[in-house]
Amino acid sequence: MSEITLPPRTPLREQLVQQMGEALLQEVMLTPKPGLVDKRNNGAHRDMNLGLFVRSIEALLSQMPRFYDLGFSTAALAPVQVLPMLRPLGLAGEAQMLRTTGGVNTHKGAIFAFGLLLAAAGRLTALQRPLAQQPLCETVSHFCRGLVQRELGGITAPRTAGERLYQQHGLTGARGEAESGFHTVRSVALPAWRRMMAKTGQKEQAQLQVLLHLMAWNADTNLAARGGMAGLHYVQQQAQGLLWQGGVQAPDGAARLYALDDALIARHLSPGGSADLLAVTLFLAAFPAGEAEWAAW
Ligand SMILES: CC(C)(COP(=O)(O)OP(=O)(O)OC[C@H]1O[C@@H](n2cnc3c(N)ncnc32)[C@H](O[C@H]2O[C@H](COP(=O)(O)OP(=O)(O)OP(=O)(O)O)[C@@H](O)[C@H]2O)[C@@H]1O)[C@@H](O)C(=O)NCCC(=O)NCCS
Ligand SMILES: Nc1ncnc2[nH]cnc12
Repeated sequence: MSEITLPPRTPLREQLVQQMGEALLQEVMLTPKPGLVDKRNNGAHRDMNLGLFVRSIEALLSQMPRFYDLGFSTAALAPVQVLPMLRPLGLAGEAQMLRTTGGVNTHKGAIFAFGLLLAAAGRLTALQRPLAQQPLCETVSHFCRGLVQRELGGITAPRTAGERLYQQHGLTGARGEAESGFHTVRSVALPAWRRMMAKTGQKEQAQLQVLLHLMAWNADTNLAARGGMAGLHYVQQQAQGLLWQGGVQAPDGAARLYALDDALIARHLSPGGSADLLAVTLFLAAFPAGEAEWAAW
């Protein structure tokens, strides 16, 4: 049996898991989020509410340390060798989620994204590299190199929405975002967060503005699964229009967000993927940017 170096039960690992939990909780509590579960309503969902999301987040916390541990103990392996080892942990996390929610998919995408990020944090810590946005995202990209082509390229009988939407429209969904090193988060969401926080320092305002930016530019497979490409484009155009007119800071910004919430609910549209990326943005925002050539990367 080859010796593997298990990480010490450091406060860092617990702190990272807690940071993830806080990001997921801030996401679901943020209100009003068009089409999504929040304190105002259940969005475009008949099978979800705020309490279910909170219970799902609490259940996930017990699952996530093992992603960090695996990233730490496999730091000597090539990154592409790590993803197949993460898969069973991800599936176990999904099973725990489904047990907790009675079979409702609250966080499948979030488990995938945060499992990768925690494994990246474990790997960087084992390699004694600093935890920052750029190396975390770059490591996730290295874990997922070739993932889209490998898992979606040869699909003949799609089993999930993501697989079907790739086959029909070339949408790469959560896999594409991860393989790109969270490009939408790095190029759209984090800059919007930094601009709003520098301008107002108002966290909830900044979170709402980030969500609008994600809804405007993220190719969210949840929207396409629920409303086809017309549904995805409708949400993107509405969000772009809101941003163009000043976003959450416009005099009638709040009223427009409530109206967009009602419009998406009426159309059964829910940008769940953008909600996940909002949580990823809030998690990454707690770290320094990283190497200077960050934007070039
Ligand atoms: C790798 C997988 C997770 C990919 O799963 P799938 O084949 O389904 O592919 P996607 O549709 O691309 O992604 C699944 C979820 O990811 C979120 N998502 C969607 N678009 C994006 C995007 N552009 N960027 C990032 N993330 C994205 C989204 O998750 C959230 O929404 C779900 C809740 O919304 P809802 O509409 O209710 O969803 P449903 O219940 O499905 O619809 P209804 O029935 O209600 O109508 C919730 O999951 C949120 O998190 C997408 O749903 C998977 O194949 C996989 O391999 N899993 C195993 C784990 C693993 O491999 N882990 C290893 C690394 S840790
Ligand atoms: N607040 C939320 N509502 C619906 N789906 C989601 N997926 C992730 N967060 C969500």
